[in-house]
Amino acid sequence: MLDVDGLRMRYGATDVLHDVTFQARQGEVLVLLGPNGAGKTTTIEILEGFRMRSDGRVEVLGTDPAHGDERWRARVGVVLQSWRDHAKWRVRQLLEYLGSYYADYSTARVERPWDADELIAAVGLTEHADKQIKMLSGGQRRRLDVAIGVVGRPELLFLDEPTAGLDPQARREFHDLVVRLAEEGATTILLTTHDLDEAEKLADRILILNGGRIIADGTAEELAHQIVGADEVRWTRDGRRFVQSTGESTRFVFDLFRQYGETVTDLEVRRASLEDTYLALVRQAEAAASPLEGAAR
Ligand SMILES: Nc1ncnc2c1ncn2[C@@H]1O[C@H](COP(=O)(O)OP(=O)(O)OP(=O)(O)O)[C@@H](O)[C@H]1O
Repeated sequence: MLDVDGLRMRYGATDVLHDVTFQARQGEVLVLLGPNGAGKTTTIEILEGFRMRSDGRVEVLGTDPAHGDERWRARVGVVLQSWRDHAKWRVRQLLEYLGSYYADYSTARVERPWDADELIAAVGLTEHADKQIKMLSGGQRRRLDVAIGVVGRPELLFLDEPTAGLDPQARREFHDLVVRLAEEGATTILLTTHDLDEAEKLADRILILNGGRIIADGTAEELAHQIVGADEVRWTRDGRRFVQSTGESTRFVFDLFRQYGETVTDLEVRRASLEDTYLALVRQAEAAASPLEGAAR
């Protein structure tokens, strides 16, 4: 669905993407993480065909996005930051209008567009279906942005910080929608977020971009294995409290019991959270890029 190889982007004399390489398979949810300015939006905009890359090979649904035609675009969903220029349109009216463009691209496998009322319900806007967009709150507008992104039932969906500004309930509903879209296997999703709980919940695979380079690519567990001593095991033996950091907590606990048997009590295993892993990997990459600063931290 996505094949990116050696992608580079330069603004003037500054390289903001260096040799970015990754792929996505059908139905996968890929979450792109990274500090502010890492290059996430730039990457997504290149894949969407909104920005011309400086170098590298990019295929989105088998097509170079720089040369994507209408048929290609109909298969790709994009959630932009906000549709502020449709202030007077009403929610259902806008979705029906935008949806009508996709009708010609309906196939035996994918019926397009998504029925407006069904979609409005899926994003939790039923009560607001007849409201003008300018009357929606920030979070309601964000829900509409998501609806606009999926109205054509895209095979591939790009979401740039889709849950920024959503309340916890809307966030949960959005997560359910993502899972539903991906579960049917019909939609492959690439999304960026700064919310690591969200990433952990949704991602089949996580990519971490730092300073324009992919520094990690794998499941949350695979990423945790890349950092030494990611898990923490605590236990008591003979009235003494012990703490040990390990990358292999299951193995460690097994050996502990084999050695000390029932004298081991109060066992706790704290697995590295995605936040621990993310921060360690970014710190490690930054220390490698700038050894003195890394050592000073
Ligand atoms: N049009 C542009 N001209 C010059 N530099 C740009 C332009 N757009 C982005 N940049 C620079 O490219 C780098 C990557 O920006 P990008 O918006 O892709 O980061 P990001 O990872 O999406 O950040 P954030 O998490 O803050 O949204 C930044 O250093 C930014 O200043």
